[in-house]
Amino acid sequence: MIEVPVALNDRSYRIAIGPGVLASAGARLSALVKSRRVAVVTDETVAKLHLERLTAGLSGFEVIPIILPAGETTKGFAALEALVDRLLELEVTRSDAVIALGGGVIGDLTGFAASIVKRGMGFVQVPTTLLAMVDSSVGGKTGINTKAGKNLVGAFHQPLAVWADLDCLQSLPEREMKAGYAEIVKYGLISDPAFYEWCLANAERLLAKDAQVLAHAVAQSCRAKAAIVAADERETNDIRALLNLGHTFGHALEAETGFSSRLLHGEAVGIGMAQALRFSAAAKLMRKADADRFTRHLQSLGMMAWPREPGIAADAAPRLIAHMRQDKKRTAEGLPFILARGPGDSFLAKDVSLQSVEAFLAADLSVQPAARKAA
Ligand SMILES: NC(=O)c1ccc[n+]([C@@H]2O[C@H](COP(=O)([O-])OP(=O)(O)OC[C@H]3O[C@@H](n4cnc5c(N)ncnc54)[C@H](O)[C@@H]3O)[C@@H](O)[C@H]2O)c1
Ligand SMILES: O=C(O)C(=O)C[C@@H](O)[C@H](O)[C@H](O)COP(=O)(O)O
Ligand SMILES: [Zn+2]
Repeated sequence: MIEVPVALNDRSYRIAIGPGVLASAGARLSALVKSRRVAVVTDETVAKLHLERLTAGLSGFEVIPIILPAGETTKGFAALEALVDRLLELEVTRSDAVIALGGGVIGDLTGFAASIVKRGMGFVQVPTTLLAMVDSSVGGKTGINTKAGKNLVGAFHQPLAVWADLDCLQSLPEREMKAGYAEIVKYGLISDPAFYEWCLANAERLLAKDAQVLAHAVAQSCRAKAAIVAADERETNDIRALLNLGHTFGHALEAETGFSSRLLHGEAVGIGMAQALRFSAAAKLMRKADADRFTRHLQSLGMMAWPREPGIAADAAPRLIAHMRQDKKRTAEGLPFILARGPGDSFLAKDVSLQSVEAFLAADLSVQPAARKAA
């Protein structure tokens, strides 16, 4: 078992990583709350696969499951309202904790509901996707999508604990593993060239669910995210924004596909990071060979690297720019972009004109890559 601390003064917590973590859920929860009753929010797919194991682990607790539809559309106002109503119907108190059992959708939605119910109650993240284990369950960004775009309504609300049981990954489809890998290699690209090289060398073994490789990737990702979040919890001093590498491009692609299952968040981030590197190379900030190497790496894993691959139209550049205008990093001074001088050397660029991004997007959208390996 690996424990990674997230140091945030009175909001500090620990991430427990390893196989079999759910077996000790009852003892872990007892250390956090006094109540003997706990609501577990999950989705229909995860409920069938992992709810029984969590319920068994929560011995001594009355478990009340709240089961929602699976998929990104659950991360919206309708599901939020229904979830908040249900929690209030259960007469939860501020000192209770609700458990989020699932991927980033369930974690973001449940965390946001916990942040507003009675002006804030506790919650525990039990991530079941690779993406949620390495990214969304850590750091306290919670929220929902709206008609205007991705994650536009939300709150910073830290969980009381994160329990990442690697056994959950046994049932995760390959496409979701690849989506999670995108957020893992992101930490290498942001500031850790050695971890970037490790990712490139171990990606195939990771996708094949090699136990040691998975444990190292999850732990290293959590350490990297914990350090960034501890340095800039609320994204106010240009440090946490680095975790948005590939996301300004990626969120625009997700919005353009209507948040449909055509393009998962991690897939959009993969394409978005390749675009951020290609843009950096076009701006002569980084070597073209380094940007091309990353694009080829994604392709070699059967992952998307170009915006046309999820079916974005060749004339989409102006619409992608319109989506980007809603980005939460935008200020009166403009929209900063996370660019790179090389793999492991990313930075926040505040002087990028949207005209230059639109010209880049038009050129990037003119590339129609060859067919990929199927997931
Ligand atoms: N808060 C953050 O810091 C943060 C970070 C990254 C991503 N996100 C958000 O997370 C969301 C994406 O999360 P995700 O990729 O986990 O998607 P998800 O929550 O939609 O889960 C993906 C799919 O996998 C299924 N699933 C989950 N666990 C499974 C398992 N163990 N076995 C089999 N199937 C399983 C789910 O039912 C779902 O269909 C996006 O909304 C994204 O914006 C948030
Ligand atoms: O935790 C963060 O900070 C991140 O940016 C992590 C991202 O992977 C994640 O997708 C996040 O939800 C995006 O944040 P947003 O502020 O652009 O909505
Ligand atoms: Zn992300």
